[in-house]
Amino acid sequence: MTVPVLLVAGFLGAGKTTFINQVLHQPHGQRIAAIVNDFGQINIDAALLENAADDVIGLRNGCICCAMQGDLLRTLRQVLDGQAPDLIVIEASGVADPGGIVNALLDPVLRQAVSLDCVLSLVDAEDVTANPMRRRDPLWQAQVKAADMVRLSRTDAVDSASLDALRGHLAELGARHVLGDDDTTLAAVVGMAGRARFPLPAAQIQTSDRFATCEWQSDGPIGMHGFRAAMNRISPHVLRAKGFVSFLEKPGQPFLFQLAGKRATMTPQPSAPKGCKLVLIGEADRMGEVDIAALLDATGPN
Ligand SMILES: Nc1nc2c(ncn2[C@@H]2O[C@H](COP(=O)(O)OP(=O)(O)OP(=O)(O)O)[C@@H](O)[C@H]2O)c(=O)[nH]1
Repeated sequence: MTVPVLLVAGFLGAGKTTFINQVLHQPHGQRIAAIVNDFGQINIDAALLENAADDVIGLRNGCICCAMQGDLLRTLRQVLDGQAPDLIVIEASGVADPGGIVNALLDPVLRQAVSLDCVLSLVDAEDVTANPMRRRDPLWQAQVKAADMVRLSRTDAVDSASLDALRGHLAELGARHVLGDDDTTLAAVVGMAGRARFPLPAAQIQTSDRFATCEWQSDGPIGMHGFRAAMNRISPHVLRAKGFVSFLEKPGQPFLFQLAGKRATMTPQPSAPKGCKLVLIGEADRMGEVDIAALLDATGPN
């Protein structure tokens, strides 16, 4: 028996971790291991999934579609060495071309133990509607084309005509099954279990020079007003930011900060580590236009 693998892909901030969390919280009765790849040095996603899966392994500081294929294979072997799970969920980083991961999973030895059953790509309906350029992005297109299923996120922020147009565009790119964001059943996603996949076309998108990350940490809390001001300056230059923040004004109440597209959210996260840990990801040239670290360093008390 081979262990089925669900590969979850999609652009930066498209909703991969959110979706995996929803799936893991379904009453599925399965032993599920999650392998989570974050592009930066700090793996926020692994921390967010920690309590939901039986085994969560973070792969950080590189992308498993290219530079870290070897690490992925080693990690899979490690997962299989213990009590084999019923399902392995791999969360690709937002800059990953799923084609590279699929090719890695075709490793002749590994294929005897795991079978890639489904590539699910998340598409942020709000982002793609607000940024028509996204549809022309070869990386975004590769993420859609590689998918057995596409799942839309943030459909509530988009009118029905735009949603229809997006679905039409996805169909033109060859997306066969497009789920809305109301369907989160594990069965719908892994219903393809046991289906052998064929290699994707070898062409892979090289993203290593295109994107950059900035990691910023502080041992103690920062000023809320200063943080808001810094993020207002920084946000036009990044595609994604996430992490844990603590504020002088809210002692003992850490937050999870998320910036994806135009939306920034702050939610209480009692289990967050002390101080602040932030990861910011963006197009390398746009990010270079601001001194992100200096702006965040200046987030002193009001
Ligand atoms: N309103 C709304 N928010 C969503 C939805 N899906 C995700 N989000 C929010 O969007 C932000 C990014 O979601 P994640 O699940 O972390 O996205 P991701 O694809 O894992 O991000 P990266 O791994 O950093 O590329 C978070 O603040 C989520 O709460 C959705 O369907 N609706």
